[in-house]
Amino acid sequence: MAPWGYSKENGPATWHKDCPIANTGVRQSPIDLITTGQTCAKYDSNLKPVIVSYPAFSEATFLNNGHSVQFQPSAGNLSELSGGPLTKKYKFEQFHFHWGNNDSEGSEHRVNGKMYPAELHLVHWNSESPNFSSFQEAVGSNDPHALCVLGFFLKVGAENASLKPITDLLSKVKNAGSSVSFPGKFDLKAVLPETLTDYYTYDGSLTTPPLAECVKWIVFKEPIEVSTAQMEAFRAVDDGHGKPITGNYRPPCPLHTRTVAASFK
Ligand SMILES: COc1ccc2c(ccc[n+]2C(=O)c2ccc(S(N)(=O)=O)cc2)c1
Ligand SMILES: [Zn+2]
Repeated sequence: MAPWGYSKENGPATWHKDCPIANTGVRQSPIDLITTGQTCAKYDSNLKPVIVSYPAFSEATFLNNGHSVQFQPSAGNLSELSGGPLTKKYKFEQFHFHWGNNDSEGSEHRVNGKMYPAELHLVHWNSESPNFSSFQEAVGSNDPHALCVLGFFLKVGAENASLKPITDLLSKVKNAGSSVSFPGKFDLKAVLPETLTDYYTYDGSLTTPPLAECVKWIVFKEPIEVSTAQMEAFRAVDDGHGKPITGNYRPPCPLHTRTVAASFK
């Protein structure tokens, strides 16, 4: 199997060859979040705020896997997610980013066709299911809500001091396949907006192969600000073929019969 990626030869338009669900799936991600008109997100007053319990991580690996950079704490981490549209408690697995070559592209989800320069994904798995007891088992479980991914748009503005420990580390994982153990503690909670009340939520999939249709997506309305320098740091990370990763986002997929709910008017 030719390793998948984001170039013309191995990018999203070719993924169906090894991953037929790319074209046959009816709940693929990402999507364009439309806020007005027929198929727009519907306000649901029952949607509660999302609750995260993210004690500062003390042990984690920061990895460049050739298609993104990923922060993964050791298995013992106790970070949890609940609330919002969820009926179960989810365990934190990892976070990673998607970005573009310039500030007008890079996010995976879009809002009325608008792309942000990047998108942060916080990946969790349902830790209360009787059918699986690890992240990898969850991905392979066919459970429609085995995973929950929180998506946050990044926009260019002031430097983000909470994300600085991460963006400062990007030069240390410039080469694909390289990883470093994260020095000291990382406070993920400090990166997020205070209130996790305003979000879109829908049933979708992983946005990279295996494109498993097992994700409850929660995409927050309020973007996180990062500086131009912090954005540039992402664009210097290599893809393993001697080129920088200058666009690791999948284009939007058809909604089919899905509806998108919004927790805000
Ligand atoms: C063969 O089994 C797997 C399982 C999962 C894999 C994966 C390869 C890459 C990413 N993953 C992921 O876990 C993964 C992929 C995409 C996302 S995303 N961008 O948040 O939808 C999150 C997590 C392979
Ligand atoms: Zn992602």
